[in-house]
Formats: sequence, C-alpha cells, structure tokens
Amino acid sequence: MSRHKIVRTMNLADELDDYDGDEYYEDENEGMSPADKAKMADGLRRIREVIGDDVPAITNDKIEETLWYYYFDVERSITYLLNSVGATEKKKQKKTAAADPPKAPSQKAAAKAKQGFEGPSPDDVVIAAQSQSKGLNKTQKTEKSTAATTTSIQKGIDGLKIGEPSEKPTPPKIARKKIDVVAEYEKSKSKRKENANLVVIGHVDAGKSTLMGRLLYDSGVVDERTIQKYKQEAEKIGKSSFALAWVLDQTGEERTRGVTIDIAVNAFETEKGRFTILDAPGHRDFIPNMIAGAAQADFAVLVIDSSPGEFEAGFNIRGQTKEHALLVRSMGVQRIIVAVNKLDLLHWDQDRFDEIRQQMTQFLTTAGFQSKNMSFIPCSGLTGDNIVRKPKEGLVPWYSGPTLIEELETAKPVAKAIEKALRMTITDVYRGGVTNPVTISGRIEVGNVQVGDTIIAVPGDERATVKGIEVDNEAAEWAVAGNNVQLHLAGIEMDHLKIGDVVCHTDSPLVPLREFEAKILAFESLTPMMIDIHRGRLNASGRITKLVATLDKGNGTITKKKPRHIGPGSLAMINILVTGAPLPLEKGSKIVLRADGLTVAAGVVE
Ligand SMILES: Nc1nc2c(ncn2[C@@H]2O[C@H](COP(=O)(O)OP(=O)(O)OP(=O)(O)O)[C@@H](O)[C@H]2O)c(=O)[nH]1
Repeated sequence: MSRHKIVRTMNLADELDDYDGDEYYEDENEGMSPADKAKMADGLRRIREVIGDDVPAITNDKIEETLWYYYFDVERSITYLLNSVGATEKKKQKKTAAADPPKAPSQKAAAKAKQGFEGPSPDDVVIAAQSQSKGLNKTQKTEKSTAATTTSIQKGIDGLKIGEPSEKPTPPKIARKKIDVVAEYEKSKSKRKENANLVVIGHVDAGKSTLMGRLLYDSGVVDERTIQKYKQEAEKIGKSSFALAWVLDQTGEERTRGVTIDIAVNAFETEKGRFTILDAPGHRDFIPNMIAGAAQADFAVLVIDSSPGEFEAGFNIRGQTKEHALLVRSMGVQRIIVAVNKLDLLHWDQDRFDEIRQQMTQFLTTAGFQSKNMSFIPCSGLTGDNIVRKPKEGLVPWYSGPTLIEELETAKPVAKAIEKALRMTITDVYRGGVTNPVTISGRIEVGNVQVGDTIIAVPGDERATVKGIEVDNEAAEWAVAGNNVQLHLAGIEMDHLKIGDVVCHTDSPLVPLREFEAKILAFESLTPMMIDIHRGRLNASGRITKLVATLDKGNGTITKKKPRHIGPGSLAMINILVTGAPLPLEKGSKIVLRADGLTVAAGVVE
C-alpha cells in the first residue's frame, strides 16, 4: 500500500549545496543525447517566445539549466524563471540569497508533527551521522552565497547530464567521492537505535489492526483527535469497533470490508528501540501480500483471538494461525511473540490463556521455533490492557510478566550483511514531484547504497542513478541493510520499475533463475506438480520437477532420497522449474509455493 509516500519536493539549491566543492564533480562537459538536445532547443525557443530577449537576468544558460532541472517542462520553467527574476529583485533589496524553486516544508518537521515525538528522534542520530559525510550542516548551507549556489547548480546540472548515446540510454552520472559506507556505518552504530521490522500475523479478525492501532495510539504516534475522528467515521458506517484498526487500514475498501488487504507500514519508537510495523492481512485471499511482509520481518507478533471457537477456527487446517506461523518461520523469522488477544471477553480467564499457550507451544516447536524464541502475552487490543500500559490493577492477578511493548523491546533485529552485494525488493514506485520524478521504496535486505550509485531493478534491465536517499523519511547520503529507504532516481521511467523487482548495483546484478533447488517446509502433501512460485509480491507459474530428498528438521541431514511424496510438516529438498516469466531468484531468496489457492510450501533457494 502506498500510504507511506511521504514525498519530499527536493529543493535543487539545497540538494546541490550538499555536493558543493570541486572534489564532488568531474565530467562537467559531458554531452546530452540527441533527443535531449532537440528538446532543449525547442524549449529554449518556446521560452524565448514567451519572455522575449530583453530580461538581462534570464540568459540562455539560465533557461537551459531550468529546462534541464524541470525535465524540459516549458510551463514550469517559465514560472520558475519569472519568479526568480521577481525574487532576485526583492532579494537584492534584502541582500539575501538568490531565488530558488519554492521550498517544501521541512521533512523532519513534518515527520515530527506526524509522529508526535518531541526532541531529537533516536534515528536523528544515525541520520546526522549519515548526513555528516556530506561535510555540511544546515547552518553552513544557509550561509552559502548566491554565487556559490549558482556554481553549485551549474555543477550539479552538468553532473546530471546524460552521456553519449549508446544502445541503452545511459543514466545520468553524479560524479562524487565514493563513501566507505561500511566504515561510516560502523562509526555511527554505537550512537543509534536499531530499527526492527515486525510483521503482525494471525487469523482474519484476530484483532491485528486493532492491537497495532492501540500500540500506536498509546505510544503517542496517533493523537486523540485522530482517533475521535475515526470513531465518528466508523460509527457512521456501523463499524464503531473498528476505529483503532483504521489507524492501519486506510483504504476505502479495507474500511468498508473491515479487512486488511495490503501491508500497512507504521513506525513507532520507545526509549530502547525503533520499530516498523508491517500489519499483514489475515484473509487468505491476500496471502501473497502477507508473504511480502514476512520476507522483510525481523520478528513476528502472532495475534490470537482467544474467544471460544475463534482460537480453534484460526488453528484448523484452513485457518491462518498455522499457515502464517509456518510462513514466517520458513521466511527465516526466528523470534515470535504470541499476543493472546481479546481476553477482555473472557474476564481474563487464566485457564484459557494456559490452554492456548500449551497448544501453540507444541505447534510452534514443530514449526521450527525454539522455545527461547517464543513468548506469550495476555492482552486486549480493544481495551489496551497489557499492550503499552500494564493491566488495570487486579484485572489479571495471575500475570506479572512484561507488556507487549516491553516484550518487543527485548527482541533484537537480526544482524545484516551490509558489505555484500546490494539487494532491495521494491515495495512501492511513485512519482515524487518535478524534482524527484521517480522514487522507489523498500527495505535494503543485503548490502548498501549511496548517492551517485548506478542501479538496475531485476528482472528489468534499465539502469538508473541514485539521485537522493531517504532513510526513515530523512535525507541521507548512504543506507545499509536493514534500513527502510526511499531512493530518488534519475534516468529511468516509472514503467521500468515494478513492485517486487530487486534493486541491485549494475556491477553485481542478480541473474534470474529458470531452474533451481530449494529447501522447503511442506504445509501440504507435495508430489511433482504445478505450482505458483512467489518471491515477495512477484510470482510466476512453475513445476516441481523432482523430489530430491526429505531432511531431518533438527540437523538438516538427508532422511530419504527421492521420496515418492513429501508429507505436510516435512522439511525437504526439491527441484523447481520456472515456466512463467523469470523471477529474480538467487541462492538465499525466500520463496513460497502455492497451489489451488493454498500455500503448500515455503523455503529458501539453495
Ligand atoms: N472485545 C475485543 N474485541 C476486539 C479486540 N481486538 C479486536 N477486536 C474486534 O475484533 C474485530 C476485528 O478486529 P481487526 O483489528 O480488524 O482484526 P484484524 O485481525 O486486523 O482483521 P484482518 O485485518 O481483516 O485480518 C473488530 O470488531 C475489533 O473491534 C479485543 O481485544 N477485544
């Protein structure tokens, strides 16, 4: 879902100030492609027709710079040029800096207002460290002279010029000093709070969205007024109990149907950590979306409706409690926190809590979770007891353990391979305004990226230049595995980027596989059969061509070679042929296999 498109209208002067200094720019005289040259000449002619030749401040160079900046949009260029003349006049009087395109409100201020946090956010520390590699701080920026800014713009525009025509359009080059990202990251590490992604899973209507809405509300991310507004709106359509869930379920369809469809992403932080919530849909029609969430998660919160019959419904063969838990485990999630929810409906019945804990422990153990990585929290998302605040006094006399939020704080994110080849699955693609025509977002799974890098999004083969990076909505020079980022790209059209594509550096691209072996956990009986292979949100048709062996769940050794079938719950090695469009898969990619609307297996490419 694209609700987190907090898009920044970048300010060119600010952007280029960051790159100030000769050391960052080379190749000033790179040429444009013939097509761009033609657009430039046409734009120049049309602008001259409108504003004439007698405005000394508007030189041909200035017009060309502006056209380049606005991607040859004549109308916007004219508006900017005319405004800049007016502004220069005013600024001459004030003796301040020259006019630039209008500034967007500070991203930081917007983010703060949205989150309701006061004072520097913990992430500011790492972002400050990331920004330091630019060698400039904000105060320095504002003190820069007009001349410096103009030179900087000139250099920046030159730096963004397209090179000589080749078979594929060459993306713009941003020539700059390479940063040693691993070293910078190591330096900033001790000052930062780690971000952990948690996926919220569970049977439909278990109360996942309500519980997370409660978490965001009670931790101050969502304010009272917003909740009141949701309550009134929810009452209008006869769904008053869904008000808290609406903090996460934001599309019209989600609200009227009362179900989560896409993964909602929200962030909150405590004194000890920063968390990004991926609220996955419980409904089985939306399992592929849930898979995409699980693939990015550090740990899972499994929400269980404890009310009579409901826990059992979620736990049966068609229920999502089991399916989700198996899925997240086979996607590599090791830590699971079970929120035994809706206990308010049962007067906080300890026997029911114990019964659910006992059955779930047994099941989660067979699913491959170690007991030290499981925990059970009695709670009610609706009343808020034991989510952020302790239960009201005397309400749950038999429980003295942590609240849900305290338990989350003990769950550490998994260590990431930041020095390896870049891999980031795109979760969103959108236009970010004139200055950021194409922006993609996602979580860096492996490796690192910095401004100026050339990337491709596999299975596509179009190249693009990373023109700007935002980590958790703050501008940064670099980002590493584990960061949730937005990459502003130059030199690529939106339709060459798809949700689910894998972003790689051009020198270490992922080569899509046609046939491969995978180590999988079977949820249903498997034979050589037709399947759909899911990698995040991408999927392709395929076939299990060979059952290679069944494996011991404890130590992974072969228990039987060439079995005739693989039973539910077995760990196995199988051979798969992709018959549909190639999928961006490589060793270590997480996949899910589905057949006839059921998830039949999940695992990892070997
Ligand atoms: N009594 C009670 N009701 C709850 C609690 N949590 C959720 N509910 C209700 O259960 C219903 C479903 O809640 P949701 O939060 O939408 O459930 P969900 O798991 O997110 O649903 P999907 O996203 O469709 O899978 C709503 O009517 C909620 O008000 C709780 O702790 N106690």
